[in-house]
Amino acid sequence: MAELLCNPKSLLEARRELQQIIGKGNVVEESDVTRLPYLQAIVKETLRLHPPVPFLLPRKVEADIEIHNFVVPKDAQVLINAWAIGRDPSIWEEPDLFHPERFIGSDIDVKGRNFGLIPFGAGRRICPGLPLAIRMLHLMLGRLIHSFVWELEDGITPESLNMDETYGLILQKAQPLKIIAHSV
Ligand code: HEM
Repeated sequence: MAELLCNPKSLLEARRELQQIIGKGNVVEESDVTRLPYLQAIVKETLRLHPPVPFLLPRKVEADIEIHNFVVPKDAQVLINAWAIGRDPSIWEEPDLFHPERFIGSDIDVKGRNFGLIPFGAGRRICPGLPLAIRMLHLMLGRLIHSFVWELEDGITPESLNMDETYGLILQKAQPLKIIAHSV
């Protein structure tokens, strides 16, 4: 929601898609999500820029291993920086911009097949809650956008909204988002 309020054009495009596919007065259902590519792109773009578990879960190396001329010694603890991978300029064009359109017509997803986008991790320890999380994210976000008109508090503009993050095991917005909902 914070990225959408910072990027009103994306919010407008999401509303347009929902109005066209779901229609005024109808509520978004789980079964609608496959017909909402822009909503899906917003969720991917948000997870790219703001992975909730920025370093995934720590791994421990079982035996010395050489990767790209670096030796990672047995018993080393390895953290994978999914946050930095999501903003790597060698993978993503204009990586710091919120630009959901980059996923339109692309088959990149968050299911651990594309190592440039791993907000749920990958491999044997990939998040087992992924299917539930993905369903809930689309449903909640779709309903929030379709059922209300959102605006920033008085005196706050998209440019001045504080988007700082705090890091720990979980990535959070440093300042809670305060926005006003109007019924449609
Ligand atoms: C947006 C929502 C979520 C995100 C971004 C997320 C992300 C992650 C990540 C990055 C990992 C570590 C994967 C790795 O290190 O390779 C993880 C592990 C895990 N997640 Fe999630 N998760 C989410 C929601 C959920 C939900 C809804 C559940 C349960 C209902 C869940 C249960 C777990 C469990 C049990 C693990 C540990 C798996 C293991 O170590 O074998 N997660 N999650």
